[in-house]
Amino acid sequence: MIYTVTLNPALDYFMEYEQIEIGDVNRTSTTRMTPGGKGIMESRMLSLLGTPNTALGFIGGFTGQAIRDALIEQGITTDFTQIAANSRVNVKVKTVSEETSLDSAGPKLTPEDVEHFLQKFEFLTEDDIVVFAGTAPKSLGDDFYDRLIEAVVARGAQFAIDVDGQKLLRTLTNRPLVIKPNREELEEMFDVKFEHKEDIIPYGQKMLAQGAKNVMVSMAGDGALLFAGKKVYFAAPVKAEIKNSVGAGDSTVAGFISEWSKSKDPLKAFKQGVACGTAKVFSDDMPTEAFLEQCLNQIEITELV
Ligand SMILES: Nc1ncnc2c1ncn2[C@@H]1O[C@H](COP(=O)(O)OP(=O)(O)OP(=O)(O)O)[C@@H](O)[C@H]1O
Ligand SMILES: O=P(O)(O)OC[C@@]1(O)O[C@H](CO)[C@@H](O)[C@@H]1O
Repeated sequence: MIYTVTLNPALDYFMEYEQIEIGDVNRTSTTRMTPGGKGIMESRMLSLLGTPNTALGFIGGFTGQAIRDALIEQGITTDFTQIAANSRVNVKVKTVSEETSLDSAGPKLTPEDVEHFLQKFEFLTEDDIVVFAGTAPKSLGDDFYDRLIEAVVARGAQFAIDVDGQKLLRTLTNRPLVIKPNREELEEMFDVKFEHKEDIIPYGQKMLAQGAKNVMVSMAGDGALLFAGKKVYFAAPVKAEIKNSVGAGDSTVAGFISEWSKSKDPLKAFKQGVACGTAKVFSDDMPTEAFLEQCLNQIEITELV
């Protein structure tokens, strides 16, 4: 089974404006609420691809109920840990020229919440893949992912992880199946500036050497890189009108995991990942299956090394 973990789920509230005047009253033209949080976005994409998966995480209050209801309506299997506090609402503001996220910190979790959640990890087996993504609520502390990874590794299961900074680098010795930092996250992690995609190559290779089995580096409108074995591949970006880039990275990870779980072929998995990220940014919410297929046919991959 594939499990996605969202420690801090969100009800994403999308608001569209022609433009925003800070300090003034702005009236929206369109609003939409969708279940979010990085692992949940991955579950939504995995389900769209027909890949069975279960969404784990902490969920609570009326916002948590709305997230759960929406996921059930979309046919997504969930096994959330119920908490008393409300799940957060993240506001996503889109104008004709920009997308802005106003994300909140999320609820405070109790030791009992954590204990209930950790019980889910006792039943993992070697056949399972756990996908960790997104920020953790502050009350979980800085090392919560380390604890979860320890539990996954102890049971012989595999994991993928999409978090930023030193938290990501710390996981590498535990051999994640795939990691997907974006270009800016990499710059911050290694305190460098990349001018060309080729500048990224030594850093991707370094993360492989440190233990990652596969590394994808997403570069938004400039495409993506895959580091697998001794090879480095580049997926060229597809050009079209951006509709909603929230969850593009999550969709990329989900596409990779979905295909990898079937074929164990990192290059095919990368292509599917890039197709999912691409289809996501050119759709208001999740893409249709037909559009996903169309995007898959448009992805061109070249070998850089
Ligand atoms: N403007 C764009 N044009 C074409 N493709 C895009 C664009 N933005 C994103 N993508 C596709 O989505 C993938 C992931 O995007 P990005 O690098 O922005 O990930 P991310 O920073 O993790 O995103 P997020 O945090 O919003 O989920 C890219 O590698 C690319 O395939
Ligand atoms: O605070 P996190 O967990 O890093 O990010 C949360 C979030 O911005 O990421 C998703 C898109 O990637 C959204 O659905 C959600 O609102």
